[in-house]
Amino acid sequence: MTVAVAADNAGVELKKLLAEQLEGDSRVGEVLDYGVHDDSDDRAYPRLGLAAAEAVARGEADRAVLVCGTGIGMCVSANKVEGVRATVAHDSYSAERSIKSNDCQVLTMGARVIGPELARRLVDEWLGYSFDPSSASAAKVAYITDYEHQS
Ligand SMILES: O=C(CO)[C@H](O)COP(=O)(O)O
Repeated sequence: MTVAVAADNAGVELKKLLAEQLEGDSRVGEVLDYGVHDDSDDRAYPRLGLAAAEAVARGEADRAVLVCGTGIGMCVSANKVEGVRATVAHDSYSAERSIKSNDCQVLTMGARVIGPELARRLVDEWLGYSFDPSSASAAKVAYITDYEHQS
């Protein structure tokens, strides 16, 4: 699996930790880092999050982990990219259901909300989940995709 990561300067330290973890995880073949690389880079979160989400939409990344102060801005941004489903999740159940119910490819977190150890644990769990296209949830997700294609 290829995983994209991105953060603004509020999330860069947590993003670095998570990227290191992903690079050491045998389930991850490649980590694509869309920045920022240090907190002197004050580019706004949509610029970073949209770049990573577009990589998911193009099929260059299977999933993405995006970090800002709250996770909310990254989530709103990523959800603007056609075909991308993103969620903020700071708890285990939401991280699980974001895959199993919603087939979200993008997990966002807020570095000002969650501690690094819980964030690392959630990413580890999240990597282990997959969406079952034959599940009852699939038709619900398809409804969202159909809506997106109407416009
Ligand atoms: O959390 C953020 C966006 O959701 C970002 O890190 C900070 O945004 P700001 O509060 O608008 O500066």
